[in-house]
Amino acid sequence: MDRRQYILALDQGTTSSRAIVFDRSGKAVSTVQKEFKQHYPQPGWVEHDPEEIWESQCMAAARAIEAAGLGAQDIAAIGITNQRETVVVWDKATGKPIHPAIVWQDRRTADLCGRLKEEGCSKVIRKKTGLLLDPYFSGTKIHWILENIGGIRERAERGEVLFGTIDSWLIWKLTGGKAHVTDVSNASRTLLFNIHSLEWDRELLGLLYIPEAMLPIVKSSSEIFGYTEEGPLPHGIPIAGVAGDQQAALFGQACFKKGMAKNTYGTGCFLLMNTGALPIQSQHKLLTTIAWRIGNRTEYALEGSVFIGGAVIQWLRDELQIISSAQECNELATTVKDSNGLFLVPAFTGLGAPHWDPQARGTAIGITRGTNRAHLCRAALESIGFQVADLVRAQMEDSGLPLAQLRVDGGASRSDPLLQFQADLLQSEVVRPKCVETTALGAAYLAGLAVGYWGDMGEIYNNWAEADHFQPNRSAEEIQPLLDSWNDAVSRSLGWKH
Ligand SMILES: Nc1ncnc2c1ncn2[C@@H]1O[C@H](COP(=O)(O)OP(=O)(O)O)[C@@H](O)[C@H]1O
Ligand SMILES: O=P(O)(O)OC[C@H](O)CO
Repeated sequence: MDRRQYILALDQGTTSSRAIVFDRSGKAVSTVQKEFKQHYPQPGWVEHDPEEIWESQCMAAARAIEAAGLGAQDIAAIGITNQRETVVVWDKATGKPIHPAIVWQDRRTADLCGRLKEEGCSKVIRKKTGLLLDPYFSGTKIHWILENIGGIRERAERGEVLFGTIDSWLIWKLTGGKAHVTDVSNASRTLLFNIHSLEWDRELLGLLYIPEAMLPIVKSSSEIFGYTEEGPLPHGIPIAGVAGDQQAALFGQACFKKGMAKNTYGTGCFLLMNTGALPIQSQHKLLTTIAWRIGNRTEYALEGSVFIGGAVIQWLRDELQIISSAQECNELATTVKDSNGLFLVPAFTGLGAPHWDPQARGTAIGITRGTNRAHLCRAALESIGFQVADLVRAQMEDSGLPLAQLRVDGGASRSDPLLQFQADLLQSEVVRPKCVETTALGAAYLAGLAVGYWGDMGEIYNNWAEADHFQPNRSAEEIQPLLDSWNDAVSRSLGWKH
């Protein structure tokens, strides 16, 4: 066993870079977070500066080690987890990005996706990648860069220009340009990776006209990816675990058995269910994705995403200005016994799974003269619960696996009224763990397993501990009319923006 006492997790998210030092019990010893700038150069476009991502991540990492009072000799390994699908393309010789990172939220390739759909490409993409033809994923974003930056395609064909998701970019920088690698979970979000054969797929590369020479080597999620070079971090620390942030959260929640699921209530919501060694094809437009690969075992997950989750609370705060904090929303919501017949569908940017309707728009229905801001707060919280319940139902139908318990994390999982409503809707237990930094913890676990810091997944499973749980306290008969009204409200929001 490695005598070094800590694991450093780098959690590179959409709005901030975080670094957390964990000890063997899975406890966070120090946490440092650094926000960075979002760029919106055109409507529907979202970009990040890859150098700013790198610098913010380095600063967070160095400070987290310092805050824990540690040195390089104390860190057994580094785990990396990241916002997924976001595309960085850089020059191999200089290490400089040749374009800002195109973020997963960016919709600039909607027309290209539409054309590919018309050409009948959806089926092969779904079969090989488990994904849908949507601008969300990396492939069409890489294509856009190759088409729009002069001379880049030829250079990419010669391997002089490299592509990576954020994990690859950070590893490239941390290893001083020695490793151009990614893990299977990140690769599975690109539209280019065959999730069955675990290889970049020549047919898909052909469809999107992307040269293989620019792609990283794909590794498992828990093995040595490279060693740090002297720089912002000291020389020689192994980078030993990598996973996309939602898969890492599934791992950090110790959802290791088939049928176990977690939901992250952040800006959006991401529900992932472990389906074991079986990649299940969804009948409800959920995504089939690689959860992780450890040794020679690949595990898969069914994933559903909601675009507006906790963000609906931000909207009440920042746009409507009817609350001054998220906590106030919870307080107001508990002053009323229900939403008084008000249903809010927060389809502000369209609806994700299971609808995937970019034309859907927000709807509030059931407003009467008696509707007040407490009802609106309650309806907003409930809208998060309803959307997640839709995903859970789809997941259960696709997998044939009942949900015994939902493990939760993310900012909005702090809301007790939301979690109670969720348990009522699902008619199953909802559990908040002691460590809510599950994303970073998952990456730490993957790295720690690779270097023998943790013996096996059983040890990790036993580390997971519950802080609070919520049992259904309303019957299925009481809940059904609410679900019916919700479905009715959703149907009125679909296809609104013709
Ligand atoms: N006490 C709370 N009750 C309800 N929602 C909350 C609470 N605290 C934070 N949130 C919501 O959580 C979201 C942020 O969660 P976080 O996990 O940090 O998101 P992300 O990783 O997507 O940036 C915000 O949208 C915010 O409205
Ligand atoms: O950075 P987050 O937590 O918003 O997660 C983003 C997801 O990985 C996008 O697929």
